[in-house]
Amino acid sequence: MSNFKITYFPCRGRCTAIKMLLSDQGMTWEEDTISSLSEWESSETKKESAFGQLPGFTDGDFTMYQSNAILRYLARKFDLYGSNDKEAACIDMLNDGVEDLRMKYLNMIYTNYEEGKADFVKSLSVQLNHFEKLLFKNQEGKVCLVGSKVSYFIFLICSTVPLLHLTVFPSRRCNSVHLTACSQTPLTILTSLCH
Ligand SMILES: CCCCC[C@H](O)/C=C/[C@H]1[C@@H](SC[C@H](NC(=O)CC[C@H](N)C(=O)O)C(=O)NCC(=O)O)CC(=O)[C@@H]1C/C=C\CCCC(=O)O
Repeated sequence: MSNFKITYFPCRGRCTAIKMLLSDQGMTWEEDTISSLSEWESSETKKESAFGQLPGFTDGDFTMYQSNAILRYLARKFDLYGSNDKEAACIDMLNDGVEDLRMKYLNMIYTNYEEGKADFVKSLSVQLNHFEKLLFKNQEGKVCLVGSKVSYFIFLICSTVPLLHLTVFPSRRCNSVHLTACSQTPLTILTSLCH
């Protein structure tokens, strides 16, 4: 029985990796969903949040914000942060790479969707190829992206790539990144790539 709570909007956005990680660890959580922007703007939740944004995450009497910090908090808690400082640093490096890509994507969808989409799509294979190259540097992709243990990063990449893909190619399924080489990846995550 856990005391986790996720406070967020009714979209995938920045919470899917957190939910995948918890689910993979067999955890349950409560969801507090803010269903409209008007509700959000006038809410106590916004006033109380650290930076006036969501997601928020509660573990018992501890509440925190910033999706990547939440992922790292859970990674430490569930031993999903590599086997040593260097692996942890590489996992963070990959996380920051996804963050850069996510910001490019958000900038495109919110400020320049019609005109920016073609260039974004063109650059996407190059961007994803960086991750694929890093994956294959690690024992030719036969294990995980970093080291030999599943890390929090796998939940991030598996939740971000379908989001990018579905937005850019709404009618297609996601198959653009080679992640099947992560033999230890839980089936639930790989399955999620196909939906
Ligand atoms: C019905 C209301 C829906 C509101 C949706 C919301 O406007 C959009 C959310 C996108 C944001 S996350 C929410 C945002 N928080 C942050 O940007 C936190 C950044 C922080 N560094 C971190 O936690 O990592 C927020 O609180 N906005 C409100 C405010 O007042 O500022 C970024 C996304 O990824 C969200 C949506 C993107 C794509 C949606 C794709 C469709 C889907 O998945 O359903």
